[in-house]
Amino acid sequence: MKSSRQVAAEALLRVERGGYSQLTLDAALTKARLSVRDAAFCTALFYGVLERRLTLDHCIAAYARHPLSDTVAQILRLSFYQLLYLDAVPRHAAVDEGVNLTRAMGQARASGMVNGMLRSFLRDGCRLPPVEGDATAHLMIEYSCGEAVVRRLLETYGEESAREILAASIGRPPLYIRVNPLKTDPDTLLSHLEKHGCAAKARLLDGNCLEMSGDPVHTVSHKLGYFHVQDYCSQQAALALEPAPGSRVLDCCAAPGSKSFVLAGLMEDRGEILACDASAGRLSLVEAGAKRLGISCIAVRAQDGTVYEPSLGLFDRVLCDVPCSGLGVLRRKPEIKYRDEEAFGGLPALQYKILETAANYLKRDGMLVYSTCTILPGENERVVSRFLREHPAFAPAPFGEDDWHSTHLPEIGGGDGFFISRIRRVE
Ligand SMILES: C[S@@+](CC[C@H](N)C(=O)[O-])C[C@H]1O[C@@H](n2cnc3c(N)ncnc32)[C@H](O)[C@@H]1O
Repeated sequence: MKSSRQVAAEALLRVERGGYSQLTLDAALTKARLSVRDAAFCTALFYGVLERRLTLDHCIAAYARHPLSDTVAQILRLSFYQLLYLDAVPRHAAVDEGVNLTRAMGQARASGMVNGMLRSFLRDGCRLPPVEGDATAHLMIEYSCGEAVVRRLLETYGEESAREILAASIGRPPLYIRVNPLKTDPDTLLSHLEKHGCAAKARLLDGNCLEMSGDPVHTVSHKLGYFHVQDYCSQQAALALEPAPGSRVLDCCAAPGSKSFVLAGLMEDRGEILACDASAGRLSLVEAGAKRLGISCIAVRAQDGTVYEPSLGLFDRVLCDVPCSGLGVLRRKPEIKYRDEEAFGGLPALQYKILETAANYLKRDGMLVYSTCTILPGENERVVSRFLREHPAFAPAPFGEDDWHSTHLPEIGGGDGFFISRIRRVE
């Protein structure tokens, strides 16, 4: 049986080759059949190394005398991570386990070098080697974030706020769930969780949003469809659409379906939600989620949001939760921190096209929400403002006393970074 360190190292190598962090780790844990404790340690190592990769590489570079293979580099990241950040792992154990892992992963010839590097770092007091360069270089190493993302944050928010945003990208985010009103309510759910051995503590944030501790996901309550996991701000984006029971709703970029599920709850499962996505494969997640939650008003359709399909008809509500750079969710998807300029370049044009296409489906007086999980104005305000300028049949739709759009910056101990805007068809 593989050790938790080896499962983490192999999963990290797969992410390096382009895998999504969460999917890769889930698959690795399912295959490895680790104990609950080992799986938790493996998860902590995996996400810890992902979110500290540049910082770790900065340390490794200061101690490496020779080029490193991908596997050895990954083993060193895991070992330096334990030495720098995991107080619960005794330092000598981190060194010895690093050497054992080098052998277990078929790199026995490098084990002397790994041993030497780790022991030198230990002798030097496990301190971060000095960083040279400007503010960008310092932020990159301090918060382990790629140059493209750091530069964009600095340009948009200045150094102080960029630092706060980057600080929120480190560490595990709070766990929020949405209680399924079609099956239960927050009090009943909490007593159900307790009865079935999950000592979850919860804080009620609004009607059906709970911030949880414990592990409610691997429980019978989850299996029975009493809730789904979804960030607080993501729930707010769905709530902003304000559908009524019986509404006809289009969700243009729906997978994996969390906002459609919130909408179905608000609609008491009456009316129709057409959940579309360009990725047919990801739509199976919407179907599986709706089935588990006992929702029958959601139908799925593989549909490119940039292509208008008049046979779909008109809708009372349209949700455009478009693909984006994801800078509001760096702590959930740490691999985004290391993307380069190319990954961001084409997004505003795609987002604009999806919004413009989606607006064709809106009835007069109908409402459209445009949302993203990024905090860059180029993908947010500028896309919607341009749309309003070029389409006089649409107008901003304020949230009560508040503005018609808002950007929530990611918070330590709070919700993800999110942009939510709302417009109405007036002609
Ligand atoms: C931010 S995610 C949507 C999250 C979803 N609304 C939820 O709350 O669970 C963006 C989605 O857009 C989809 N997508 C990307 N390009 C698209 C396109 N041209 N048309 C429609 N969907 C697209 C992606 O497959 C992805 O599922």
